[in-house]
Amino acid sequence: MTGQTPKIRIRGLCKSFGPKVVLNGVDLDVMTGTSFVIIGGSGTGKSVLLRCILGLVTPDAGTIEIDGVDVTTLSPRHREPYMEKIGMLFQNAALFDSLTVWENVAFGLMAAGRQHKHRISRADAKKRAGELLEQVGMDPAVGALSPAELSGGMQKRVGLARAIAARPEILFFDEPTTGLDPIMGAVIDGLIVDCVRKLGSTAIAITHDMASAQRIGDQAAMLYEGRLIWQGPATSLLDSGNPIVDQFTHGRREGPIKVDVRV
Ligand SMILES: Nc1ncnc2c1ncn2[C@@H]1O[C@H](COP(=O)(O)OP(=O)(O)OP(=O)(O)O)[C@@H](O)[C@H]1O
Repeated sequence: MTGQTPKIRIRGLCKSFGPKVVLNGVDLDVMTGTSFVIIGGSGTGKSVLLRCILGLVTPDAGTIEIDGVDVTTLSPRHREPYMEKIGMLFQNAALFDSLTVWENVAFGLMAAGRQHKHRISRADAKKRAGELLEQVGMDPAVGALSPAELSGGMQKRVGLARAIAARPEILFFDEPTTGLDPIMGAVIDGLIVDCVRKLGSTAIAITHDMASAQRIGDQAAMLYEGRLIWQGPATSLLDSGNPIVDQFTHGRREGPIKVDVRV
């Protein structure tokens, strides 16, 4: 034990939608500078967990501490500085089609500038967006294009550039390799690891992709029936010794996880 305060500490997190219990007592410590991967079947609540931390979903019970402060008890105004610590790469990159690529990358920088009254000029925002595009391996000239003109892999890079634009202390990745071919998936994972290391950020990634989980993660956990039923080094995902994790990570049809295949 180091006695260090976790960057993110969750205790007893519960969330139901009507009769459907999604999170049922999630406990999680993510230490500063750690990349934590959460795996779990479709619909098990991985996104709901991230959305609870982001304040987009209100938990029914439990605490979510960021830097030792329970953000669930804060008013939206007092919560805002904690949320500004977080950058997020969404599953489908979630770019605004009405904006150019560079405007997408600089969107948060310009919005934060307006909010805090230290405006960044359009010229400076464009220059910074160009630097960020270069950081994710893209030609800054791509900044003039519309997101619709880019491939899925390029859109992920732009989403990553946007996520890191404000140099966030915390980064969330929602299924970063979904929809990409294995080589492009590996490229995006490499960029993610590079960005997280350079920023010294604390990261949480949710994924179904075991190769990606092992590339991105230091630590890993599996969400099952509302709880994190296993935690360990990401390198142990394929030989965890836990029958539920083993069935999931090896994609076995038979095992303790009962899959309802009826439609
Ligand atoms: N706003 C909501 N209202 C009602 N039900 C919701 C809401 N948000 C999520 N759910 C339900 O919560 C459950 C968990 O959803 P969630 O999106 O977190 O799953 P997931 O583990 O991220 O799945 P996937 O891997 O398929 O993306 C699902 O059954 C979903 O329908």
